[in-house]
Amino acid sequence: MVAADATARPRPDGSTFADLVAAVHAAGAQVMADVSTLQEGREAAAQGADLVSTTLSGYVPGSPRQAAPDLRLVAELAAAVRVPVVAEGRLATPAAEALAAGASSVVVGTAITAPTALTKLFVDGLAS
Ligand SMILES: CC(=O)N[C@H](C=O)[C@@H](O)[C@H](O)[C@H](O)COP(=O)(O)O
Repeated sequence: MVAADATARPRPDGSTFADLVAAVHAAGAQVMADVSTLQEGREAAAQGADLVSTTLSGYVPGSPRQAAPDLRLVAELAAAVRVPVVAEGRLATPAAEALAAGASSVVVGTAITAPTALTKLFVDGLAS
């Protein structure tokens, strides 16, 4: 599976997300669309994405920075697209809420892979 930026931002080589989907499918793999908005998710699914993920919510222009997972976007996507929705970004607890919001699966990164982030969590906890 190939995860790819499916935001509205222009691509450096001028290609489209649909071009990328066609190339990945031609190679026999699936595409997970990394999106930041409901509209991007809709368009990515319409262009053939096999999964849609909330990966870029909070990280691109027009998508405000957030402290918590974007469960609202998860729910909106789950209601709007027919492909599986992946909850990704800032997941730091067991994923029940994301699954309840409609995610088919979750991606957990920083919370289990970044020792400095884990250490900060404990340090902040001691301070409060
Ligand atoms: C925005 C971006 O480029 N996110 C990247 C996605 O490929 C990764 O750096 C994140 O770690 C991943 O999305 C998981 O998120 P979190 O680390 O918050 O659990």
